[in-house]
Amino acid sequence: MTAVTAPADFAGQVAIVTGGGSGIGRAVALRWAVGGGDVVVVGRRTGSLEETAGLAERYGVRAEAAACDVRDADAVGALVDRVAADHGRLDALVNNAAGNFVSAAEDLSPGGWRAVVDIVLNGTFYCTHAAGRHMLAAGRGAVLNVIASYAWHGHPGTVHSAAAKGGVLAMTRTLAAEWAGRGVRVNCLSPGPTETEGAGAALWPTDEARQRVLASVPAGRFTTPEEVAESAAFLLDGRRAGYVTGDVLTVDGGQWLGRAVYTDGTRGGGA
Ligand SMILES: CCCCCCC/C=C/C(=O)SCCNC(=O)CCNC(=O)[C@H](O)C(C)(C)COP(=O)(O)OP(=O)(O)OC[C@H]1O[C@@H](n2cnc3c(N)ncnc32)[C@H](O)[C@@H]1OP(=O)(O)O
Ligand SMILES: NC(=O)C1=CN([C@@H]2O[C@H](COP(=O)(O)OP(=O)(O)OC[C@H]3O[C@@H](n4cnc5c(N)ncnc54)[C@H](OP(=O)(O)O)[C@@H]3O)[C@@H](O)[C@H]2O)C=CC1
Repeated sequence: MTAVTAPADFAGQVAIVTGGGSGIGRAVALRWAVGGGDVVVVGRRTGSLEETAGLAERYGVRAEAAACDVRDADAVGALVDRVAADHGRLDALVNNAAGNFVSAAEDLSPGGWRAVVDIVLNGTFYCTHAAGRHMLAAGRGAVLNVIASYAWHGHPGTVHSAAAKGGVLAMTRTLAAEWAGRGVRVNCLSPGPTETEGAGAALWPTDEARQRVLASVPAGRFTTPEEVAESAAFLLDGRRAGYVTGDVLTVDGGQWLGRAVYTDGTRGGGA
């Protein structure tokens, strides 16, 4: 893992990171801990959550692994209330948990649609609803929703995920406006192809698929969870991004803009 040094952006604050046991969620949780904040990582697999919590504790913060399926609204509500009571505050929520796989829309079963929409869209609402109440009561807080650019441009083969992420984007803008006057910011982070086990297995399981994804990125490379986490830290930090709400920070090496057609992408003009 890349070593990160940073000012103490989050000292004395508390964050909940869903899907914090792996990939981008783990990197965001660790970046929060590097900044001095206590963190609770949420997911279904206890082992990977405990591993993240153990790594976070090395930065001298309090870290907890909390097993919870974000599709269970009651369990989410109880967990969030308990964390806020234990710590006496809740400053940030990162809705990062997701499920995904590639399927032609006509082959997707209702159960497959439901699994992804329940995790991504409903899970994000349950967590935000529960955490938002504490943040609104305190008059401060930041919610960060991890989406993908197909939330606004769509993408064949991922209708469940694109529809769910599109819903999360609409939720973000709605709640940003609803809560802006009460001290709670709500933003989105939209990573491009990021080297994680979950995404690799779900979206580029073969070398050929991986090369095709890579070919779609003008920057010519995948990104890392740590690079994505730096942008998350910016949006979560009220001192640096306190006036940013309802927006999307895209961290995708230009992927959604598309590859150059008239040039080779490395020069300004010519073919
Ligand atoms: C082109 C590049 C684009 C880059 C941008 C990418 C943007 C987004 C990236 C990501 O989101 S990466 C994150 C990936 N990580 C994960 O997916 C990890 C978590 N995943 C899971 O837990 C599972 O994959 C899950 C299926 C989403 C949920 O697991 P759960 O245990 O709840 O479900 P199951 O009981 O296994 O299945 C439910 C339902 O779904 C159907 N299904 C499952 N897998 C597939 C598949 N590969 N293809 C088709 N259908 C699938 C399964 O059959 C069940 O349906 P029914 O049988 O009940 O109808
Ligand atoms: N990697 C990429 O290229 C991109 C990723 N993204 C987004 O970034 C985020 C992180 O993805 P990434 O790190 O790659 O993927 P991972 O598969 O590593 O992370 C997904 C996490 O979500 C958790 N999770 C899944 N379902 C549930 C559930 N029902 N309840 C609680 N937790 C759950 C998983 O933990 P567990 O299985 O233990 O529950 C896992 O830790 C996602 O929102 C994804 O859509 C967006 C664009 C590109």
